Amino acid sequence: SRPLSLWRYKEILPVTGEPVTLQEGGTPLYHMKRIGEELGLKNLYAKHEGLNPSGSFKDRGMTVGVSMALQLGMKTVACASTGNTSASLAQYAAKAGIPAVVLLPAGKVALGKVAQALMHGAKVIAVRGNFDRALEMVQELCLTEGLYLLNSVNPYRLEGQKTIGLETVDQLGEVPDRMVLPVGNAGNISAVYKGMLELEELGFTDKIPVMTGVQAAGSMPVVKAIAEGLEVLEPQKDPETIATAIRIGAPVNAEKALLAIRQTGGTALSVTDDEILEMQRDLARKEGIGVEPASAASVAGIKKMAEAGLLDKDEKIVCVVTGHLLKDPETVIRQCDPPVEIDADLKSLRAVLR
Ligand SMILES: Cc1ncc(COP(=O)(O)O)c(/C=C/C(=O)C(=O)O)c1O
Repeated sequence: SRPLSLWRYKEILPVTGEPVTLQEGGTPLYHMKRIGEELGLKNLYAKHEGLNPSGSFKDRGMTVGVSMALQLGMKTVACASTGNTSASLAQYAAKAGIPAVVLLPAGKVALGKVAQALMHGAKVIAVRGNFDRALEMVQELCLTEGLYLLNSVNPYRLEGQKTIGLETVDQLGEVPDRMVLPVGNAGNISAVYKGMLELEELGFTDKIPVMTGVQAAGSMPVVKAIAEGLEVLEPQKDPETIATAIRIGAPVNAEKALLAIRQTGGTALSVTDDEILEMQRDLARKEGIGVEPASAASVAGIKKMAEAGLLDKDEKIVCVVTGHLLKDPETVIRQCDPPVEIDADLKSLRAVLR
């Protein structure tokens, strides 16, 4: 049988030729024993998408998106990004041997992500505005200059990312009762839902997980739309959160995400920056799971739901943790006590360990 990877599912992916691949997917599904016990949840899991080639789930979308760019004869790929999309696009464009142009909100992108986009050779442009403005600009650029847009408004991105759910079912041996994702541009929650729908339509499964989205309290247009029963989402003008990956006020996939949540009896809730940072620490120190702040939002959301008595103790819950800890080292250094510095002798060393 085929190894666990994104291309295990190639028959339901649109790429016909040889894919541009960095052996993405096949990420671990960890049982969160300690955090689960603290919350009274026996079956709490984390799907660690930070263990993809560029350190985030975006690689699943980019392997398909960049493969399709070549298949369609595109010459240059482009995106706006809060960081991980640009890092992944740069890496896959390098593998494909085509140029990439990425637009970032100036001063609001985590260090590791900028380093990746630069080192992998993308043309990195910092825009004096937020992600939403950068996305407007790059869409205009692609229309007028014929560049291939690879934000998650591009359906091929969602095709790759839908494999997160497929892999999870293969790993868990059944469909989870609930899947929880951090929500920014809302592509990932929409993609995972699509994958689950296809599994059911193909007759492999007979249920769809309850889709649950988590946003930062300072950047929660989807939470607001669900709470207010809106058909069309109202963009949030100035989203703000330390979880810069999900600092997005006008998610392009909002309608798809609202459908995924409503069709499955799901929900969308918000967590504060403090709750995000506390969970980032808990994941690292209680489970050995190292993620960036935005990724911790999904588990912080489950903590909030468990404490509100909204979850059954036997529910099989999978939280998608989306990006590696190393992506945002500056936030970690700011949160942690610094290393203890000593003179280079055993007396000093013993003194600090007493
Ligand atoms: C770590 C991390 N966790 C969650 C999300 C939210 O996923 P979507 O709801 O599908 O957007 C992102 C998104 C990042 C970008 O949108 C970008 O990189 O431009 C992320 O990097």
